[in-house]
Amino acid sequence: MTPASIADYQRIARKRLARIAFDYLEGGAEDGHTLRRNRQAFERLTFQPRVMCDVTHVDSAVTVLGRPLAMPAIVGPTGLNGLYMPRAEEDLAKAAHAAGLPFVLSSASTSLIEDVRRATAGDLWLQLYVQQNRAIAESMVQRARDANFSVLMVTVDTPVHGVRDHDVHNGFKLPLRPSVRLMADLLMHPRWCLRMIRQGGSPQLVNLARSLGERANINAQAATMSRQMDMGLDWGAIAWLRKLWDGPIVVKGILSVHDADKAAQLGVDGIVLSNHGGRQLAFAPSPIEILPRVMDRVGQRLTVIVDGGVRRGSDIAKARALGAQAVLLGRAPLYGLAASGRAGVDDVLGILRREFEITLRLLGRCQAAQLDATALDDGHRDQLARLDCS
Ligand SMILES: Cc1cc2nc3c(=O)[nH]c(=O)nc-3n(C[C@H](O)[C@H](O)[C@H](O)COP(=O)(O)O)c2cc1C
Ligand SMILES: CCCCC(=O)C(=O)O
Repeated sequence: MTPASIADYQRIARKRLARIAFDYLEGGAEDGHTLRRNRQAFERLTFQPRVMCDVTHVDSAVTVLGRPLAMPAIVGPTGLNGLYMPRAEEDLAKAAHAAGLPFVLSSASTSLIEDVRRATAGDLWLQLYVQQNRAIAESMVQRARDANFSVLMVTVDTPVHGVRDHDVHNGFKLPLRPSVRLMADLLMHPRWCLRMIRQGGSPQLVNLARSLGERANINAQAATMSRQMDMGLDWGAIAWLRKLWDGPIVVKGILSVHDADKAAQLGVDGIVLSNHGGRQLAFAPSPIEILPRVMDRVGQRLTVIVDGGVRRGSDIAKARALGAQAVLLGRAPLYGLAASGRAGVDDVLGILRREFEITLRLLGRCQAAQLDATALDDGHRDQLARLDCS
């Protein structure tokens, strides 16, 4: 059967990946409440279409932070992508470029900044985790500048990892360690096992290791990355980052009007409203729920991007109608990657683009840039307020 949707790719990814990898990709914090809430928020919203408009030609392109995007979406940062496919970051970056979208490389990537740049001439952004040893971030930013990355996205919702039971059950750690459970998992997924052997064994956080300058000790560093986050990170870090980086700075992981306002006051260029795909704080709000209030407060001053639960072109239209400039895609491209490598990512991005254009036409809008709250049901604020996440 030809995959027709992101959900189809999710099913294929679930079959093809070893459980340890799929659970890491898919799982949410605690009992999955926030993960579900992200989908429910989109599903609450209904449209208000216009008919008898000439929609012969549609234009899905937008401009975000002065950069052209073929549609209002960005391939977002996800760490440890080498768990799904060898040279995963390079394939994601190439597919994003082919689709006319930027790619955000995670600082927890399994390919080097320099190798990803060599793979594509596309628009690359760097996502930064700030660790206790600030020299690591300084080195990564410098390397990204040298490799002609355009935007710095600092993630601020991860002083510690969220509560992820599945990773505890699976004994998930990098490098992957042999255990009876892992061996059984590998036997059930021989193709995945071969892929890992082909790439030389367990994926590693090579990017981080390069900036640490401790190549001999990559594995130990990868295993301890989460314990090394700078829990003392505060708003003072924005001034420090400004000194390191001339280009646009985006703060990822904002979930309140208060913090959005703070970011605007400090002069950052953009924010990503995000609950980290439901993987960090359990019972966090969904970004879509708070988007209207955030736009009221900072919409004139900042570029606002949202993520969490984007699985359909209609989701992209809803986010844009509520005022977001673009969405970040987290799991969706990874499902394509895990299912069939580069071709799978190309297809996932193609499906989203097609669905987005169909939605535009059915809404009676010719341009993505024309989408605003009039495309949504008049009661959309109530629809979001009534969210029931039982
Ligand atoms: C497997 C996985 C790894 C992630 N790694 C990172 C990361 O390294 N840095 C980061 O800022 N966000 C990371 N995220 C969060 C995503 O950037 C994004 O906020 C989230 O996935 C959006 O939700 P969605 O997956 O429902 O689209 C990760 C998400 C997933 C699913
Ligand atoms: C150490 C890698 C962190 C990746 C991440 O942000 C996530 O799993 O959500």
